[in-house]
This record gives sequence, structure tokens and C-alpha cells, in this order.
Amino acid sequence: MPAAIHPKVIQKVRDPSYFGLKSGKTQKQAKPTPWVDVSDDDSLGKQNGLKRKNPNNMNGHHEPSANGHKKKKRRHSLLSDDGLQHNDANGAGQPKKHRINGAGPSTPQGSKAKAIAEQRQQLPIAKGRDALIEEIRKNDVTILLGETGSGKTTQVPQYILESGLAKNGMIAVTQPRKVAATSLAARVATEQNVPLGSLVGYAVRFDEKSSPETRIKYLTDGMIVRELMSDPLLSNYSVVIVDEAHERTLRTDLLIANLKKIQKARNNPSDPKGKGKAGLTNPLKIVIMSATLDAEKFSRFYHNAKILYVKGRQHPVKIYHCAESQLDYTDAAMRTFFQIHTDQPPGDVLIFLPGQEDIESLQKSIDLYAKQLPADKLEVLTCTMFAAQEHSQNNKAFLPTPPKTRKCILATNIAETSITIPGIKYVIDTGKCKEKQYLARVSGGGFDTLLTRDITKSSAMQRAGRAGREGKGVCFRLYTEDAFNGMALSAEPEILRCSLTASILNLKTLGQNLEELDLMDKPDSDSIASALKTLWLLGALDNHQKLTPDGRQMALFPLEPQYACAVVASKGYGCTSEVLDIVSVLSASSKLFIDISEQRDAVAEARRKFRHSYGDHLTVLNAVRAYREIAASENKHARREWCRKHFLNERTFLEARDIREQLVVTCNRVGIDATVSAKEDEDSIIKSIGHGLAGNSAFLQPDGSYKQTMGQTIVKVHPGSSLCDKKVPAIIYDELMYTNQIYARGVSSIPKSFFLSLSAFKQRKA
Ligand SMILES: Nc1ncnc2c1ncn2[C@@H]1O[C@H](COP(=O)(O)OP(=O)(O)OP(=O)(O)O)[C@@H](O)[C@H]1O
Repeated sequence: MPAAIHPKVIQKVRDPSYFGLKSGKTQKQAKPTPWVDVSDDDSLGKQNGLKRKNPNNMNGHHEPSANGHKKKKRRHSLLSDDGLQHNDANGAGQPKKHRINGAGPSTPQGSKAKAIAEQRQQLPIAKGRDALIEEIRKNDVTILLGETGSGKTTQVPQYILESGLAKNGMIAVTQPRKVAATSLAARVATEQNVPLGSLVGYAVRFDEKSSPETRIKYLTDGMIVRELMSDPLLSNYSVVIVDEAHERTLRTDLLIANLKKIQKARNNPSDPKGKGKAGLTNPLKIVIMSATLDAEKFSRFYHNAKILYVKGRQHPVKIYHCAESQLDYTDAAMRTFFQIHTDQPPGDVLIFLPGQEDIESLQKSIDLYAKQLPADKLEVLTCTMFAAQEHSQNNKAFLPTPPKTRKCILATNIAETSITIPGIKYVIDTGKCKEKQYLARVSGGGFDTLLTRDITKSSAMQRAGRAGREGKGVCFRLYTEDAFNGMALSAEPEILRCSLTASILNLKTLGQNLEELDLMDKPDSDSIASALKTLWLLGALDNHQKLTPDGRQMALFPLEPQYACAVVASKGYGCTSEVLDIVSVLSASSKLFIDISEQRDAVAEARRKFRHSYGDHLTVLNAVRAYREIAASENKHARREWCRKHFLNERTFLEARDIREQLVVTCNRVGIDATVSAKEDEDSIIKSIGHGLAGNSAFLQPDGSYKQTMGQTIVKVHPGSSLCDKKVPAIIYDELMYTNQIYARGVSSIPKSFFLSLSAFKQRKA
């Protein structure tokens, strides 16, 4: 851990030879050279398993060598090289200037715009534009494989738009991550020279920028799965592009399965659910885009769909591996950062770390040591990017670097795919990430937990790819080449390792059963059973696994099913207003209460003011109420100061306020009066929350431990909980966290008798 970094390191940092990176005499005196250069111009292609089959081939055919692709090469087309597939069925040799709904010119004006237009022309994919469009025109499904940086994500939607292939509907481009969806939409809007939200828009959970003019919509895979609930044939879209499909997120897999069904219905007029019945005149095109070689599987799934391959990236990335494995990756990352800072030409640095804790502690260390560097060095400006951080904070990474400064971005894998962070020239890859794992059997009750693990080859390639977006780049991998060679090609699909509760609820509203869906990989029966049990416990499913009226309402809330259930239950208890206050905060991307280890006593003192004897949920409510009072009477500055003094994250309050507004809209839609308040009736509030968290509950045992009511696991109350020092007969909790023990977080006390009132518990007992 960086906390253990010895002060001496700073002296070593000043002496670059410590790192052994510099050639020359000093290197011999220093530690063994830690880096081995494995890259050449084609390095990324090689790591991708892409070998030059015949270097003399004028078409420059690079064929994937893995996964038995050779045998099936007939189905691969190369699009990026001259002389190949320049079919021009509609005579469109050059991109058409396409005005749609008067949304403005597609070719930007001015010098910046000219530079952008030139940059677009230079992307490897630009050479294959016509052939690509022709293939998409001819085929219902196209699998597009392209190296990172070839231009897939930004260009393909624009080509489709400009070609007129999506005349009858929008083009959806799905992304696994919010930050990618929003930043790509902004970039493509700039390339089209239109304001964001007009011709080009985006939709992510709790945030949308689009209008009736929108033709290209970047959206998270979760958002399009939600759209299915109101528009099961996705009739607003002519083309759905599934980007980063190789990541195999749970929602991408559900989307891929549904697209197959939808296409059958929409493109086949004789299908009873198709053109005739739905009256749809726009067939659906599907484009699956991926940066790895796992394309055969997608192709097989879509009846041997054609695989197209775009070779090349715009700028080379030089890759160094460590000569020895590094036990302490944060320390190694810090040393590598300062080595770059002291030795290498200007250029920003992006460091990939597994999670928030590592990011925050490394940021502190870098900030601390940067202050001690000689004044003639560039200033170091650190910023962070991780999923739990508020959107606007993450977006700070995209701001231009001030003069005489080197920006250092510390990020999780949310910065790994699709995005271009301007200024990044160096990438430091620790080789670690956090992955959600569903511990179905371990706990008996089953829960998702985040485990730190080694990344995959595909992640390593994507991470390196972030360095070569605007010019030549360098990637320092804090693991050996052997370790790289031993990595799995890509991650296990999420559907095989994550909780299925929310997905099964969504599918039920579509009248679908997960077990019957034609999926690329089938989840294990334990996980399905555990999700069905949770939904039954929430009252979302009846004894025959049919969706109940309450379940239908729950599915409409963009919330975890547990919190959606609490909102629906609040109607009966007359406390919807308070429950909305609590679940909005719990659904925000960052924590409300800030913990600063160096100020532990001050933090505890401030927290005491809000502490409620029932535990963490009502403590949150107290903080919301106090903030609301301050907000009503004080100016912005005073509000901020109040939050700082009380170690509360004001951004969480602001985000929660927006979330709450959206939840109120859903409440109105389903006939729940969001203004009904329980005032001081705290029992009602906790019972409403209890309905949602009944499956996350534990009873006190004679030995003072808590045992899950729905499993055999012994859970400990997390030290950060307001119930940490107190024993109560029964608890409910928001989540379990697995470190050296299983901890319950977000804990409240609830009367044991409450469980007797739940019909699910009664039935279980019987
Ligand atoms: N926000 C941006 N600012 C500046 N340049 C950008 C931006 N987004 C994209 N680009 C440029 O466009 C190029 C292609 O980006 P694009 O995202 O389309 O590539 P890709 O093939 O989809 O790669 P990946 O899978 O890594 O996202 C980048 O390498 C970069 O040069």
C-alpha cells in the first residue's frame, strides 16, 4: 500500500537510474532493468492474436490467428486496405453530406472543424467506409472486428447516418459504461458540428440529452434494455450497434438475445409479431462491434453472420513489460509515474488501478511527493475516474491540461474502453481490476461482491490503446511479459457470474423467462433460482413465478429491485416521501458520508449529529432533512461549507435530488402519491425499507453474532455503520461486502415481529 512508501523513495525518484529505465552506465549500477520492450509497429495486432499471414500481400491481409479463424477466412473481409471491396452500389464514393430534419451540416466549418474532418479521414476505418456500408446494406447482421483506435465507435454510426441506411429510425450505439456513452456522444456531436442533444444525443441512467431531432443515440446497454419494456420491438431504431460486445456485460447479453428475436419479428413480414402485426415498416440492422477475436461466437449466434475486420490504429503504442513481477502495484505505479515525470517528454499519464481505495491512496501519495520535486519540473495535477464518483467529477479528466502541467489520471477500468482522454501519452497498467462475482454458494443467500483479480489480454490491449489516441504513445505494464501471455483472452461473461435479480424482473415484464431465452451463454441454475427466490420474497413474483401487479410497478423504477420494492411498499405505510429521500441517496453514484482516516474523531463527532438509533437508513434521512433546511435558508457557499464541516458529500445530495425528481415522475405514473409523508413515524419508514431488504436480513444469535435469515452465513456489521457498537435482535442491510470477513453495510435495526408479517416468510416457514 502506498501508505508504506518509505520517505527515501523521493530521493530515488529524483534519481531516474533507480528505475533502471535509462540506458547507459547508470543502468548497470541500478536495479535490473525492469522493462522489456516487446512492441513494434504491429505490436497491438500481435497481442490481439492478429498475425500478418502474407506480408507480401498487397492487400495487407492480416488474419486473426486464434480461435480457428483461418479455416473460416472466407467469411472475413478486410475493409481497411485499398483495393478491396470498394463496392459502390449507390454510387456513393464520398461521404454524402446529409441533412436530417434540418439539423445542420454534417461537415463542420472553421479551422478546428477542418482539422477534425481531416482527422476523421485519416482514421484506418475511413478507407473501408464504402465497403463497410455496402456490407451493412447487404446483411441484416454484421460483426465488425477492429483494433482499438481504428475509429469504429465514432465513425460507423456517422457512416450509417450519412449513407441513408437509417432513414426510418434512429441509430443506437450501446456502451457498457456511462462515461463512454456521454463522452462519445459529445465527440460525435462535435464531429457533426451540432449541439449535443440535437442530431447526436445520449441516454444513461438518470441522465438523458436527446430530442426529436436525434438520429444517433449513444446509450448504455442498461438503458436500451429498459427501453425494451416500453417498446419491445425497439421500433424507434433502424440500426442497433452493440459496441464493446466482447465485454459480455449481462445487459449486453440480454440485448443481443432480444435483438435476435426482434430482428426476426421485424424483418420477416410473415412472422405474426412482425411487420404485419406491429405495422413496422423499418427492418432492423444489427452491427456487433468488438476489439477482440471472440467474433466467431457472435457470428455463430447470429446464424454465421459475416465478420468484417478493420486493421490498424491511427498511432503506434510502444509497450514495456516489467522484467520482474511487482508485489506492490500501487508503489510500482507511483515509481513509474515519477520516472515518466522526471525522464520523459511532456504528455499526460493515465494509471489503471483496480478500485477507488487504491486510487485515492495513490493520489494522496503522488500529490504529496509531487510537492517535493524541484521547481523547474512540470506541475503535477492529479484527477480520478471511477464508477462511484459523480459524473461531473469524472468529466474533469477530459478538461484541457493547464500549461506547464502534467496531468495524471488515476482510473479504474471505466476509462478502459471507447474513450479518448485528450493529452494522454503514457499509460501505466497495474494489470489488476475489480470484478463483480456472485457468491451464490458461498453464502447460502447469495450476494454480489467485488473481487480484485488479474485483468485479461483484451483489457490489457484496451488499456494500452488509450495511449495512442492523439499521437504516439507508451504503455508501461507493471507485470511481466510471461504474465501477459498467461492471461485469459477475455473475461467470463457477466451472466455467468453476477446476480440476475434485476434482469429477470425486467425480462418478466417483457413476458420472457431467462431460462427460455436464446442466450449466447446460459447462466447456472443456482443463480437463476436465487434471483427468482429474491423476487418472490420482494413480492414481485407469485408462487408460480408470475409477475405480480407490485412486481410490474417495481420494474418501472430505475432502481435496484430491493429499493423499488421499498418505494412500492411505502404506499401502504404512508411514507413515500421519506423512502424516496433515502433510496435516492442510496442510488447516487457516490457515498454521502465522507470518511477521512486522519480526522477520525472529527468525522465521528460530526456523524453523531445525524445518527439515528435505528441505524443507517434513518441516519441518511436525518442528514437529508438537515441539508434541506440549510439549503432553504443559506447561500451556495454556506451550504458547501456546512457539508464540508459535517463531512458530507454535497454532490451526493445534488445527484440524489435529481434522482428523486425522476422517481417522483415514475411514482405519478404508477399512482403512488410521492408527497405522502410519515413525518415522525419512523417505524413505518423502516418497515417499508424492510420489505425491500427482507432477503438482506439477519438475526442476532446467542453468541452475539448475526446469522442470515435466508442463508447460513454469519455476517458482521461493518465498522462504518452507526449500529456497529450495538446489538439488536434483527437487522436489515443494503449489501454484503467480502474482505477477510463478510460485512453488512447500510444496516438498520428492525423489529423481529416484522418478519412474521411477511407472507413470504410465513410460507417459507410452513
Ligand atoms: N473525445 C475525443 N477527443 C479527441 N479525439 C477523439 C475523441 N474521441 C475519438 N477521438 C479520435 O478518434 C479516434 C477513434 O476513436 P474511436 O473511439 O472511434 O475508436 P475505436 O476504434 O472505437 O476504438 P476503441 O474501441 O478503443 O474505442 C481516436 O483514436 C481519437 O484519435
